Amino acid sequence: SSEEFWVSQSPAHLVSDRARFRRYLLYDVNPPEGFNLRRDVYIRMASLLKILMKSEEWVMVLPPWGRLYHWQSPDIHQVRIPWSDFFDLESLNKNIPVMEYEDFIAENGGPFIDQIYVLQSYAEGWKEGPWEEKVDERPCLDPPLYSQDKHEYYRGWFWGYEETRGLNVSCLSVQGSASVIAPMLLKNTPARNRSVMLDRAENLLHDHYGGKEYWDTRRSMVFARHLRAVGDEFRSKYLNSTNEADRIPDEEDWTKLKVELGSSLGGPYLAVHLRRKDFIWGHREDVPSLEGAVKKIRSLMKTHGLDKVFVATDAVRKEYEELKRLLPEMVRFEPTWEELELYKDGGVAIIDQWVCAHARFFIGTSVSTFSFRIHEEREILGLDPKTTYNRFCGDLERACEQPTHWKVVY
Ligand SMILES: C[C@@H]1O[C@H](OP(=O)(O)OP(=O)(O)OC[C@H]2O[C@@H](n3cnc4c(=O)[nH]c(N)nc43)[C@H](O)[C@@H]2O)[C@@H](O)[C@H](O)[C@@H]1O
Repeated sequence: SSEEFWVSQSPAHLVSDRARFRRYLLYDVNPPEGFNLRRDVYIRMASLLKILMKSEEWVMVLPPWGRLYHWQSPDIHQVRIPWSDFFDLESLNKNIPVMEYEDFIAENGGPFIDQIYVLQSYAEGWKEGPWEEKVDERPCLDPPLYSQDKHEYYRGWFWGYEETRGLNVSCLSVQGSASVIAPMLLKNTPARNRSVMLDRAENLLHDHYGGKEYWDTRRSMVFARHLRAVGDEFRSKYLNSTNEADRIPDEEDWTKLKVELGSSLGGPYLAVHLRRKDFIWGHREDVPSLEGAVKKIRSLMKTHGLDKVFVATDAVRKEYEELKRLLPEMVRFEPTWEELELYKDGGVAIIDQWVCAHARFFIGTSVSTFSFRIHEEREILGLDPKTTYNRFCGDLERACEQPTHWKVVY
């Protein structure tokens, strides 16, 4: 278990005190944010936790998944989803100590969170002058997210756990990276505030985007084994793709996986992430029409001598049918109802990402974090960057800048 792992890493005389008094860091993110942006916020929180752990014993309580705007499949249960449905907890635990929310309730002796900080920007914004990292307790700017019940405990969304309560809520104006808040959390006595929750955690920025610590946490976010297995089976069945033939390393332990860029080949197919829905409603000029996208797909297949194309998309049915008409040979992961109920929208999206990550060539959608996470996965797997950092251009987009190459730092 995570506890055993961390205990085994610490000198014996420290284990007793530090482990006994370990504090809990909880967080949540603004509701409209999607799954892959939330993965990014986890990385920021992990870096905060690492700072806190230099002084005290802390554990990250993983915010259950649910009620995400993009998860629109009807009739399936999509709240209070534990992280283990999507990620491999053992892998996460090799980076920082983490626990599921329900384990927190059990260990904490009840669904009470001592202190909730709602993070917000400064009312006055960022004035001219040098950038300054700061945090201050301030009156809450937005309508309150928490309201008191008759016992003066605070009720709120709490990931769909209706019985959870906060004992104290206050607002913090923040400007800066996740570490800016560490001194404040350490100043609170553990006896009083053993569990601390940061809500609207996306208001804290990365301490060092793209640095070693970023990548350690990113690499530890290994997808759950059952989802990887479904993706691998799909690759072999429909795309003639296996790790052995594609020269992709089989290593499960991220701490041992270090591949030279370009040494992996990838499966004999083109993979596409075509983000639609809210990306086209805004009529953004960096998103192509379906015709534009298919033209690009055909040209890439020809250039790279690939006769198979895997498509990941959130297109609505009507658009999807149009796409299929324009590109009849396309391959897509289409879950049965039972599979959807089992993996949920989040799991199906992960399977899509997994298959995209293993392709010989990938092209994604401009500024979609769904595509960015595929870039990172491919980087970790050691595929040639030329085959990764590509995106569709809008039909009328003139300067179509391609995504930045973020190199893994080990
Ligand atoms: C405009 C912004 O867009 C941001 O989205 P963006 O970065 O693409 O990426 P995400 O944050 O992941 O949100 C998009 C969600 O849409 C679904 N989705 C998108 N593409 C696919 C796909 O190819 N296959 C499957 N199965 N599902 C897909 C999936 O649930 C995914 O988490 C949001 O996070 C922000 O909150 C905001 O809405």
